[in-house]
Amino acid sequence: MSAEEEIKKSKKRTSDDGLKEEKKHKKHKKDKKEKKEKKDKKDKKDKKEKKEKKDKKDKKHDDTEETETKSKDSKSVFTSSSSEADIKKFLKDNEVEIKDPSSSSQLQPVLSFSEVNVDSRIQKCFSGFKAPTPIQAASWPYLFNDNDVIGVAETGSGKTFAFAVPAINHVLNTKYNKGKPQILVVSPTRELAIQIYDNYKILADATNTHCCCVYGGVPKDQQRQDIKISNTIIATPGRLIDLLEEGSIDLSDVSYLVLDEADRMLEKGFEEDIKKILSSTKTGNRQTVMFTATWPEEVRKLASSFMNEPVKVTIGNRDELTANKRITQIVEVIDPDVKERRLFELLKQYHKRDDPENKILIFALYKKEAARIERALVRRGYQIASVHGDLSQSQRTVSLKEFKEGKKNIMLATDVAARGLDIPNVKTVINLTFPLTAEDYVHRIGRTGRAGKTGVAHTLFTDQEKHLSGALINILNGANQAVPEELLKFGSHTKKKAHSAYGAFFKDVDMSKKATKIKFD
Ligand SMILES: Nc1ncnc2c1ncn2[C@@H]1O[C@H](COP(=O)(O)OP(=O)(O)OP(=O)(O)O)[C@@H](O)[C@H]1O
Repeated sequence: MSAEEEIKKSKKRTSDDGLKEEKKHKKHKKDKKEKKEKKDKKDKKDKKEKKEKKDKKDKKHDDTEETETKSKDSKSVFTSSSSEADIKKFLKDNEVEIKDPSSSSQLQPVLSFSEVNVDSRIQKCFSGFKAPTPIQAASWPYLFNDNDVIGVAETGSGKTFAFAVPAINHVLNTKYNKGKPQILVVSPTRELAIQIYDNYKILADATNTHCCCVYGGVPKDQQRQDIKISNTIIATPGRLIDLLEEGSIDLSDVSYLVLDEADRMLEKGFEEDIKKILSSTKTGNRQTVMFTATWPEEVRKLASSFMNEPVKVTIGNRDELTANKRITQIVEVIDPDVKERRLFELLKQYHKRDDPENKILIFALYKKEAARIERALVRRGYQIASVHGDLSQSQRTVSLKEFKEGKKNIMLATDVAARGLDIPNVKTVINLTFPLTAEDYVHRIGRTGRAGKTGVAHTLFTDQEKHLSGALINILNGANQAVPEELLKFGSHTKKKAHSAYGAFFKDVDMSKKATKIKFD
């Protein structure tokens, strides 16, 4: 190569290197810029979230101070007329436990309705009851104080009214923008949603506000209309998400949100739906409220991720899975093949044909089993109301109505009816097949013994459910009930079988455990 060529080549190399260098430099600059933009964006978002959280906390703090002073000064929402001694006794007798992560002092419970200074139209709705139930008494001060609250109390203890009264008060005290509801209550089953709606409507009507119920299995048109004028929406997750996705509902003003039967709502099947629903509601300034009778460890972390420093109000020792102590629990260990025959015998024992006040609720596990037993009972001349997934929504609604009204006094159901349903005068619950979890057992039998009444739960237990024997023995012990020898034979030491929703929730049995009394006014 000549010297001239060598110089040309070297120049070209230098120029290529220069270009490469320039390109590299530009790319570096671009990356840097993008990185900076990303960081700025993230910082901005974090700052905004922090500010929203701080505002909410400050607001709560101000309100807390105000309410604490108010209750102490006997001025605003609550006028405390109860003595220190009465309050101490109430807290002790009812085993009230309050855990407030943001304060070491507790807000006083409201022991009588006369202490609740709310709109007179709300007050009128108290007239049917003598005094707030323990969960109402202990949770109201926090709910009226805008705190996030987890309320855990036994079945039939008035949890619906506990969240509904502060909700209506919230409606009256916040601005309503047409088409944008202020309150959202989410429930796991259609029947429960309808029941909450029926109870809530009494408060809504009394205060001239609107509520509607949104659930699947029925046409959407009426629901779309109702949503437009409702302050409160009571909904099951599936239909609610449908309406959200088609743009028929705007939840951006929801500032008081309730998950009823919260542990069920946080189970795997519902978790994604709940996340979607929550992200459509008012961020930063939403009061989130969860009520339940059972609160397994496995859902607690998830719950707190949706809440802001929630105050936990527990009535009775509910860290252990416990049943309502007004229910007499009879457990009979039998061969699976004779279950059906035994059911007919039990019906002869418990059923009073013409007594609408003496209702029996029979639980099967699967809808096919329920349908088969229904046919067998009808063949024997029983008039049965049925609620299970094989029936249309309108059939389910009619059945429940007939049972509630006493037109039929036997109902056969699957676990869709296990939670929350408040049916007067259910004297007996028969578990033809044991449920999948010990929590479901507590909810099922909780359909009796409600609002201070007593009831009987008769359970047929077979070796197919023996992995649940330990959990069941614990529940029986916890409520001072007889534990049959045959059940003990299955072993009081439960196999830690993980459930997809609850995880390994079974506890070892403590045979020495004594039940403590829960008072219901
Ligand atoms: N303060 C009160 N005094 C007496 N009864 C009440 C009071 N508040 C509510 N009740 C009644 O108690 C019954 C049970 O209430 P509710 O259905 O709210 O129970 P729950 O705690 O939600 O039960 P579950 O855990 O099974 O869902 C209802 O009939 C309700 O009208």
